[in-house]
Amino acid sequence: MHTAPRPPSPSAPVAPQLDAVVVGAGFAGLYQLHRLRELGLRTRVFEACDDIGGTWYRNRYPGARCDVESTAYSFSFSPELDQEWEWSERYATQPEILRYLHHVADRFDLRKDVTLRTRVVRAVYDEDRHVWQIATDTGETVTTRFVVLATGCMSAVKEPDIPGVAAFAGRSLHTADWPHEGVDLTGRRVAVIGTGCSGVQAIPLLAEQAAGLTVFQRTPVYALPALNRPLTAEETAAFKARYPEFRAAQRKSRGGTVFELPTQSALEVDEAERTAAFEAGWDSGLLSGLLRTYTDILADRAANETVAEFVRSKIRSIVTDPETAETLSPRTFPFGTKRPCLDTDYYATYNRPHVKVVDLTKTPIVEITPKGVRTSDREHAVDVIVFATGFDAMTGSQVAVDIVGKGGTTLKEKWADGPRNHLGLLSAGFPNLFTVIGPLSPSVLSNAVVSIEQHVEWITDCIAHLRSTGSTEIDATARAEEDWCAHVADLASRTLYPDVASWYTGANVPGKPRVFLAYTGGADRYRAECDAAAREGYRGFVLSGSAS
Ligand SMILES: Cc1cc2nc3c(=O)[nH]c(=O)nc-3n(C[C@H](O)[C@H](O)[C@H](O)COP(=O)(O)OP(=O)(O)OC[C@H]3O[C@@H](n4cnc5c(N)ncnc54)[C@H](O)[C@@H]3O)c2cc1C
Repeated sequence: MHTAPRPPSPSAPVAPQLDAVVVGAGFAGLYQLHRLRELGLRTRVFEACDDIGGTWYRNRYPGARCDVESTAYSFSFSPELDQEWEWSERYATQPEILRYLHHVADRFDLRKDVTLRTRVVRAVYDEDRHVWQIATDTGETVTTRFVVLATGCMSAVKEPDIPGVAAFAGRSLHTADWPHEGVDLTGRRVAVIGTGCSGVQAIPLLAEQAAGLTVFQRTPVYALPALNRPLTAEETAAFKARYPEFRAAQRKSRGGTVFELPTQSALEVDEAERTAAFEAGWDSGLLSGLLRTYTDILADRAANETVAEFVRSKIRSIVTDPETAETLSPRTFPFGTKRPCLDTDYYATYNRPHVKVVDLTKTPIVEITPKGVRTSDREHAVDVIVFATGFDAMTGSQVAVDIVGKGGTTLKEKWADGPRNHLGLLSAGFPNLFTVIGPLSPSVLSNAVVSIEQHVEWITDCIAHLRSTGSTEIDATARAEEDWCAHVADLASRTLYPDVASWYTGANVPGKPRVFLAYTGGADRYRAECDAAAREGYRGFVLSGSAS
């Protein structure tokens, strides 16, 4: 049990024990620590896990790797780091990305300020002193001026909500909590529940080991081939030579990856031209390969259907059994409105005789039994169940902390009908509490590392500004927050995203409000909006207090 923090007595000193607390030690928390230390702030990072790395510490399932190219899915803040680190594959595996984060932590001497195995459970704002009181699950309490929630957009694991889960007599595994020692599935009958990006990455490798693999699919995905491969020494050298210009272009880009924006509608060109463009996108091995073909893929249903049907035709060409191909073909939602996946042999895996897919729209899961999975028509006996059931994305890790702002309002209460904040950075009534790649920012629609750097740098500049002006508090105004939420909703309403039940809209978590959670205007435009607010004296925010 932790000790709940109590408000300080009136005679308590004004100065907090720390200048900043950062919650989480993934990409975001590590970079935030580095930048705040450069400012000279007394900063501590609390990390719930046994080690640093966040996503890349926990998601150790077979096949786990990034689906943004390694050279782009990495920090840009240090040109020396870019030159010294060597990626071995186009899409790095989880162990390699974790090694990279360890290298970063060592190179910038970050570990000494990270407290591991310590979860922040409560944060209470002292309105008089402009200080947050932080309580951890180890019983520690600290006071700090600033808090940065670097808790991750995909770190609150969604446990399976299927009746009977605890009754299963075999082994249950979750892709986001894969055992560090690995799991030998040789000769085992394995069930996979969930076909999002983790499932799609894991299924081909699980099939290589398992004696039988049964995939329980509620919604099929659109998956594109990764065309992953080792990077040659020549390629790496050539890339490194142009890293500075690539990094500059990345920062100006729409989604943290660099490509030419399309100029035409998919409906403006004839079928032959369209198919050629889609073939090139498919053969690019890039997550955005098809999205980037035409301007209206995510905005117009008819335009979207052209690419959706193209992917279905690819599935039919790979999967030999027509019924299986149809089961794997998405028909109920437009291409790209749920996160597309990048795969290695995903569809081809279903051609293997010991792999089968169960269509849960026809025979839903009724319960987990001691022997396996019971669907409405039969029981599927298995030895191991792999849950690839995803995350309570974007808001889950933040509302899991009991955060009490001005007037005793909790963040959870305030966000009961959906997240509310200004510029995705600060929620009104919760001063000095910044969020990195949280809701209402580009977050999961962008290369996360680029968006993390943008947030961290904005937050660092903001704190530097507060200190230089002697201010001790920054809060979003209610008006600016209202306008921002309306702006984000308006942008989303011009796309096909909001109508689809996905984790982007919170639909995967029972009881979660249905709100489109990300900013769809592009990371470039978003960055410009954040920069403009700062330049104009932190427009939309109120700065107050006096450090003296
Ligand atoms: C399998 C997988 C693959 C992905 N691939 C990509 C990709 O290719 N490209 C991309 O852009 N994004 C990808 N993502 C998204 C990924 O989460 C981000 O790219 C990035 O790693 C986020 O870093 P972060 O530091 O913000 O959060 P995380 O890496 O999630 O780190 C957050 C940390 O905060 C800790 N934490 C949370 N709450 C508390 C608390 N209360 N107290 C203490 N500690 C706490 C967690 O334990 C965790 O270690 C992927 C996600 C997954 C799950």
